[in-house]
Amino acid sequence: MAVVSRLWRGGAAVCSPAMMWLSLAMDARFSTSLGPPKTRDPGGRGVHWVFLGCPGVGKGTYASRLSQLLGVPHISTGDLVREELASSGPLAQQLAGIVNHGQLVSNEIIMSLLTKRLEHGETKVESGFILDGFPRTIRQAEILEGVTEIDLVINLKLREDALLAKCLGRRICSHCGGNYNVASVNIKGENGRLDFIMAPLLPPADCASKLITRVDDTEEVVKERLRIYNEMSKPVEEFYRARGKLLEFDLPGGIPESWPKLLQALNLVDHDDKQSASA
Ligand SMILES: Nc1ncnc2c1ncn2[C@@H]1O[C@H](COP(=O)(O)OP(=O)(O)O)[C@@H](O)[C@H]1O
Repeated sequence: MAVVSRLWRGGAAVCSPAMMWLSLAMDARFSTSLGPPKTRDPGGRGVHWVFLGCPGVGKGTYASRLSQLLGVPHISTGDLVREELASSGPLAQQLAGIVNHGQLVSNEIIMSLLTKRLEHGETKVESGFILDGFPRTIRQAEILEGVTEIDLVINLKLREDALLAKCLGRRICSHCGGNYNVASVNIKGENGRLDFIMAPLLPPADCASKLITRVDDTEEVVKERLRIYNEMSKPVEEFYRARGKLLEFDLPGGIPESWPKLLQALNLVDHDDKQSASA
């Protein structure tokens, strides 16, 4: 209870069972040095990983792939916000005014959505998580640190000129929720030669006619989100770097080039091979 009350210094105490679960059920064994990350400890607890990175970098894509590989839930606060927006719940209108302008939602709202999601996971006896989109401010990182131990923070990085193109090319299938990208990024260097290539991630025929674009993926709003990332979220990188938990990963291109390299960086190549063999 003490840990949970610490979540909201100066605000209403959150005494959610999910937060209690989060703080108590987690076995806080971790290493401050960045050796090969453990994917499951002897007690059977799944990883506690966090993805950081600018809008459009691909946090959702890689977090979702790793969550399938490791059998832990991928929890995206952006998705939680969008689900709430799509509902006719009491928060929807308030959220639309914030999200559609690229601003950050208040800690109170984000923590309440996250708590609800964790409570749901509790009923399914989930173990571990890969967080994407949280924490996004130093305050959120402190809140998270107060309730559970994070093993590893993967900071995905992509050149700034590719980020805008990736956000503008992002599409979602309104039927199955699949994420695609129609942008073909070909950036030339000063000598006129191609410097960086990222192929589009095109949808299968079934999804092609059902694609929608996120309302906050317009040029104006993406630029504002990038500005806010640099101001509010970039300091979170230092927060984890200082704790020896930050793994910097420069994306070398699209999924075919980046995924194997990410697995290598995470020491998960064997894991992927075993899963492919048993599939
Ligand atoms: N941890 C958070 N704190 C505050 N607002 C958040 C958080 N996570 C998501 N949001 C809101 O949801 C929006 C979409 O989030 P996300 O899908 O993670 O976007 P991005 O592509 O910018 O990483 C954000 O612009 C913000 O308004």
